[in-house]
Amino acid sequence: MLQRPTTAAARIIPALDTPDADRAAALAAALAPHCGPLKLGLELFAAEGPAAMRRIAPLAPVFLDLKLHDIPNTVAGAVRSLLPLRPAMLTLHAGGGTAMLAAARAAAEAAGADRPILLAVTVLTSMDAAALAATGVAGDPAGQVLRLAGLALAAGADGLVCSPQEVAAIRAEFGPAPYLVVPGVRPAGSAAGDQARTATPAEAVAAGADWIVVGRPITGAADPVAALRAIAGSLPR
Ligand SMILES: O=C(O)c1cc(=O)[nH]c(=O)n1[C@@H]1O[C@H](COP(=O)(O)O)[C@@H](O)[C@H]1O
Repeated sequence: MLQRPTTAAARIIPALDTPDADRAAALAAALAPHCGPLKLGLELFAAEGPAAMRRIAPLAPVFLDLKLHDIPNTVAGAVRSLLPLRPAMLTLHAGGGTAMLAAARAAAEAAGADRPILLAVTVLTSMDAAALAATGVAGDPAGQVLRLAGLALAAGADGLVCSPQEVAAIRAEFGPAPYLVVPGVRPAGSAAGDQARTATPAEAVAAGADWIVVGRPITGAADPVAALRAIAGSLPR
């Protein structure tokens, strides 16, 4: 399994969110010497599928973010189908429940010591309290994040995807062991876009994030490598 990062640069996971495999590959080649894993998500996978993974994988460990969420049998089958691509990290929705997460873990074990880190997505960083309440979950998002975190870790997830605003509370409740991968980070002055629960990259790391996921602040910059290096320079050592 992938080890925790040991440098500031290695904490940053750029999200290659584009439907264009050539653009993704060019970004990946430019960014890989200055960052940690690269994230291949739904937009690129829907457009280019496993072929995109095969182009990116030689450059850096790949965080394959497909947010699996289905009945246990189907999720286990999807994990088995993805293992030959050798992702370093895979996402599942914690809301799929204990049986789904346990089935994913059992399927991933087939890859032995090389298996991907299984990350359970708690409450999407695009949701505020009102959006969460509209789904029937009342109260602060942090409460639901902690509930889903406990369920997911008990069911066999290795770590969690959460917003920077819940990192400290997760560390306080679950300690140093879970891998924490944190999107919804925004350098000071950059547009939030559709992200609702944000903080700066430095705040996320200071609170206990292992990795931060950064998309548009890097990919939308005139000079993505410079944007990436500026974020790395802002992180606590
Ligand atoms: O699983 C994720 O990576 C994820 C979970 C979540 O709750 N919020 C979230 O933004 N993400 C991903 O993190 C990336 C954030 O991109 P930017 O908002 O452009 O920085 C996107 O690729 C999202 O798919």
